[in-house]
Order: sequence, then C-alpha cells, then structure tokens
Amino acid sequence: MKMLEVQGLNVRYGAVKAVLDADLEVDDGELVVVVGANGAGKSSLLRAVAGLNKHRGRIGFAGADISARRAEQRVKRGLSLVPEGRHIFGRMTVLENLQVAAWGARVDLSAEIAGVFARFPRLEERKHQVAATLSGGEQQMLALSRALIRHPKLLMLDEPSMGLAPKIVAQMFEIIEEINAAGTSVLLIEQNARMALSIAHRGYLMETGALSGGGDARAMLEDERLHEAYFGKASEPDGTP
Ligand SMILES: Nc1ncnc2c1ncn2[C@@H]1O[C@H](COP(=O)(O)OP(=O)(O)OP(=O)(O)O)[C@@H](O)[C@H]1O
Repeated sequence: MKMLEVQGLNVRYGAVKAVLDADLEVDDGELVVVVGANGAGKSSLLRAVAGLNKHRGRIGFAGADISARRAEQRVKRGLSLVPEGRHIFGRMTVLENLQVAAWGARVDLSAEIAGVFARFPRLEERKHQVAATLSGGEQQMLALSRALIRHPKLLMLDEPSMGLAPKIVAQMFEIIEEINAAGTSVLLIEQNARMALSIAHRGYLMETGALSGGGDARAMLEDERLHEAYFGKASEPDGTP
C-alpha cells in the first residue's frame, strides 16, 4: 500500500516558487529521504504535506485524499512532523511537553511516557527540567518523542541532524532506523545526504523546487554526479553546512 502519494505539488510564496510540480511516494513501511541544498524547497515540501502552508496538488495519505484537510486533521489521521528547529515548549518541563503532545490522541499516556523513558533514559533523568535547558540532542530526542507518542503512520523529520554533535547525529540516525524497522513509515529531509541515504530505502533529490530521482538509496550513494555537490562539505558528520 502507498502510505503517502504526492502528485503535482506546488508551493509558492508570492513570486517565489518553492516547490514545482513535485511527485513523491512513500510505501507502507518505507524510509524515504529527500536530499538537497539549503533553500532547495525541502522544508516547504514537508510543511505542505503536513498542511502547514498553502499548496496546490494532490496529497493521498493511507488511502484517502487529504489535500483539503487542515493540519490538525492530518495529525489525527496519523501524519506527524518533527519540524526543523524542534518546536518544543521551552518553558515547560520534559514531562509536560510529553503530556501536551498526547492531547486529543487515544493513547494510554502513562504507558506511552514509560515507553519514551525506556527509549531515552536521559529524558527520564531530566523529566522535571524545563525543556529550554536541555542540550540540542536532548531537545531533538524530546521533539521526536512528542511525535512518537501519537503512534503516527508516517513520521516526517525535517533536518533532525541540524546543530548536533557527530556522536549524537549517529545516534539519531540509528534511532530513526529503529523506528522504521518497528513499522513506522518515515519521510526524512536532510542536508546530511550521505548519512541519510545510508539508512534509507529510496531517495529523492531536490534542486530549486524540483524533485527528481526516487530510486534506490544505495545507487544514489554510489552516483558520481551527486558526490561533488552533495556528499562533500554539506554532508560532514557534524551536520554543519
Ligand atoms: N515564508 C516564506 N516566505 C517567502 N519565501 C520563503 C518562505 N519560506 C521559504 N521561502 C523560500 O522558498 C525557498 C525554499 O525554502 P525551503 O525552506 O523550503 O528550503 P529548504 O530546502 O528546506 O532549505 P532549508 O534547509 O534552508 O530550510 C527558498 O528560496 C526560501 O527562501
């Protein structure tokens, strides 16, 4: 089954065309990555799928056309976005951030929180700490946990490696791979192309609003034409552009 089916997606900001006629698919259980330079339109694409910006085109999700659905309705259907910059509530504690994330979802909150703490013991140690005082890696773990608590069918991640130390980046990619292996479909947007492709099934390339590729991630990793542009400085393991 197709989990996500995007056809002819367009996003514009006034005269700026950020996404141009993009077609993209994520199969049930797949881990798909979109790589591309800064400003190529990757965030605009994800935000459109999440219903957070105006867009044209068709978005099919888990067998239904959600193109006209509002962002909250998309979340309820099982689409979760962990945005760039994390968007946790800095003044709330770790525990409060997790509680708020589950609002309106039919989940057993205490069991879910226990599950988060089993996966991320660091978050349990800091459960009464306000989120703004966490390290970058811990904030990213919290943002990811907030999405996972709702058991999304499709988890969308915008630059999860951004600003993290190399060791934490490697850990983050391992966790994403685990989440996918446990059955959640994943759509990942990354500048850290080499690392992202190494855990993905398939990959797309985004250049000035246009999506191409969609083939095997391993083949993309070996594609000489991509090396110079995307696997050089932009894919340093510390995620610095
Ligand atoms: N709210 C906005 N208003 C006007 N232009 C925007 C807006 N958001 C993005 N853009 C422009 O749209 C284009 C695509 O931006 P987008 O953020 O989607 O790219 P990106 O590949 O995600 O880059 P980054 O990694 O820097 O977020 C860029 O030219 C950007 O300047």
